[in-house]
Amino acid sequence: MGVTESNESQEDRVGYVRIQDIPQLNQEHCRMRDPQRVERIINEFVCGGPERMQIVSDFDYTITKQRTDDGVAVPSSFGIFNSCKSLPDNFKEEIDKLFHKYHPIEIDPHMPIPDKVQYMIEWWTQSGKLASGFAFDLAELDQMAGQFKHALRDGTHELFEALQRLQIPVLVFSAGLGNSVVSLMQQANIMQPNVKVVSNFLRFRDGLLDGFQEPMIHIFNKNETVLEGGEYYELVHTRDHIIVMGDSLGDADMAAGVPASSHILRIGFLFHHVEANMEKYMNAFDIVLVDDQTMSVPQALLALIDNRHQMRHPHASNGTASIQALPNAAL
Ligand SMILES: C[n+]1cn([C@@H]2O[C@H](COP(=O)(O)OP(=O)(O)O)[C@@H](O)[C@H]2O)c2nc(N)[nH]c(=O)c21
Ligand SMILES: [Mg+2]
Repeated sequence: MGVTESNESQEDRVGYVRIQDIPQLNQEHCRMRDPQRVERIINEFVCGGPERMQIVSDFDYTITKQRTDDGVAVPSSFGIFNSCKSLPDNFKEEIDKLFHKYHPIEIDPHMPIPDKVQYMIEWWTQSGKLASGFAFDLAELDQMAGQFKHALRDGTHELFEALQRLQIPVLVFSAGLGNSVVSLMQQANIMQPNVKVVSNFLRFRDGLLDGFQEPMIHIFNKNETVLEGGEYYELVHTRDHIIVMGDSLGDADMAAGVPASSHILRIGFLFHHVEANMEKYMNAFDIVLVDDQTMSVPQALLALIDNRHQMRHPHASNGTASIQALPNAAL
């Protein structure tokens, strides 16, 4: 019996990519709630090509490792700043007090989000006030950040190199401290012109620290809605094929604010309390990677997009018109 045209499904088409043919997605520690949905989105990405892609990634423990080979703990971007020796004596003590007051609220499973938002604004505001009124040499932050430039996930360099070559914009979102993020990424040679960091950056006034620049990025506005009207929004709002990567549950929402018709593939790196968190992560992310300290999965997806692109445009060296470097301090 011959296959009639009307019976031919998308899956029968030449070039259709199947999950079972992508080794990285068939590893034991790679979990998917709905593999068919993942397969469908991957095929959209491959057909759409690099021109329609954008990446949105968290920084702490997403670009940096959750567990290093030598067991050395990697500090968060705030942690890098807080460990600078020249900060005033009481700074660390006061910042720790704030952490102990507000962090339990951040992770309280019972408090409604709108109530939490008020507390988070208070926390970030008070941290900014503490980081005010004294001199601070950013070279010290560079020195601290540089110690962790080898703590990026395996394959990060290759992933960012491919993203740059294909001219795919990368938005690194951090509710932490942008100066640490940029410094670490610069020293690791991944701060290419297609990479934009949206985060909290230190402000200086008359040579003294003066808290953070506006707008404040806290964990509940860490999504594309804060970009509206800005330069970056203009650049990416037509790119409706999006890979979101994060290690915290809230990171799954980082693409909120993009058009509803977009195709979004969410990759979650799960490390702490695997059993207790598994169900929530499976619901929030399309792909959950358990104790995976590499970029192999996003690299594999990009390779599929790249290969198809090369087949279609054998002489093209990159995706589209080049992206101009954008300032990282302002939206
Ligand atoms: C204002 N403030 C917020 N945080 C934490 O910084 C995190 C930044 O959030 P994030 O950008 O989602 O980073 P992540 O990848 O580390 O999750 C929040 O989850 C807060 O717990 C903070 N951590 C420290 N050490 N000091 C601070 O002043 C401070
Ligand atoms: Mg994180």
